[in-house]
Amino acid sequence: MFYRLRHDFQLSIITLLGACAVFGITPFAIFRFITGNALAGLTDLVILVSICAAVVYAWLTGDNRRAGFCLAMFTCTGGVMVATLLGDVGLFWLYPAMVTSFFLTVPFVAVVVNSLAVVALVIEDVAFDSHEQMLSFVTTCVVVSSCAYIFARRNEHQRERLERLATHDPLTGVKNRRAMEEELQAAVANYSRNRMPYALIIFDLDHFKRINDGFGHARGDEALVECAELIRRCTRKSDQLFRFGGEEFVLLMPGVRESGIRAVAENLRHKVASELLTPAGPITASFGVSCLDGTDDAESWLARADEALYEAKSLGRNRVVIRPSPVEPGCGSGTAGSPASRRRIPD
Ligand SMILES: Nc1nc2c(ncn2[C@@H]2O[C@H](COP(=O)(O)OP(=O)(O)OP(=O)(O)O)[C@@H](O)[C@H]2O)c(=O)[nH]1
Repeated sequence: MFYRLRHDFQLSIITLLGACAVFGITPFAIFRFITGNALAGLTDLVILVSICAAVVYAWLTGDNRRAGFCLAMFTCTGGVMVATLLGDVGLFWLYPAMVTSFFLTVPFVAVVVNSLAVVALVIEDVAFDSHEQMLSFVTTCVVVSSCAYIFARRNEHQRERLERLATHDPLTGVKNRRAMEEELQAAVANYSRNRMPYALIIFDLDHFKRINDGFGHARGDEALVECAELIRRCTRKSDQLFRFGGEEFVLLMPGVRESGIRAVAENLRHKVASELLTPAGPITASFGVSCLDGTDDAESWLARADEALYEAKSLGRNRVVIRPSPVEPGCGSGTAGSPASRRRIPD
């Protein structure tokens, strides 16, 4: 429970709001019933139960988006109902409700929900003592919502930026090794649930050091960027390219069956050899391939592809080696080889 609260910001906000609702609204609900204002008490109770239901829904389903939207609706509707019943005393509740909307749902939706609440109160015109009070209320609501909107947008933008920095390679723009590890785990889980076939290709540019040594690191960088672009152009949208490190990339291909993987990998090898032009002339790449099988975890699957790449390098580079699964042979026609001690490749 604490793990989820620590790692899921929106769930923690939803839970916090639930706790605030229980401790903040319950005394008012009791007070209304005691003082004979049963309608206001009942309204508080309905708001309370709705908020608690949304919190429970978020915990059970993990669907924070829907729960957050419902909560924003409930709190703003509650604010309107309380203001309608209690007049200007109840109007104050709308301010925290409006600010909370921005924590619960996306900024645009929060603005819409808040605006609907304010418009509803203006149309009803029962909560205000005078038109001057109404105007003041509407103006302050617009100020509060605008500030919260700007803040929420900035927050959203920064979160996206941080997320991108954590998951993407800054040079080539493709996903990084960290993101790859997560995607491989997800693929293994998907395979065991739905038997969705997956192929993994690790490829490494051949003699890349020569470009750096002969033409400088900047030209080497350009070649890496061009390589990533070329591979992205030649693969499907559902395929995912990662930079594994240095001049080595990983391609995760969902839906590619054992029977088709050699043609796919050979096509990529051919594209690199014929279209990737570097200052040192055309450059080639070596490819190691493995298909996911029922006994694999992410590590063993990646290790098989890595062994295949090592073998491709050892056999002279610019080639595809497929490492069949030890339990489910048939992932292309692999070249047998001993497990590789990683990367001591003869020239
Ligand atoms: N320009 C550039 N070079 C990089 C980057 N990361 C790694 N390298 C270089 O990639 C080269 C890798 O060299 P090696 O591991 O010897 O591999 P190789 O020369 O490609 O030879 P083989 O892989 O055996 O075919 C080194 O010169 C690294 O400095 C990078 O981000 N930019």
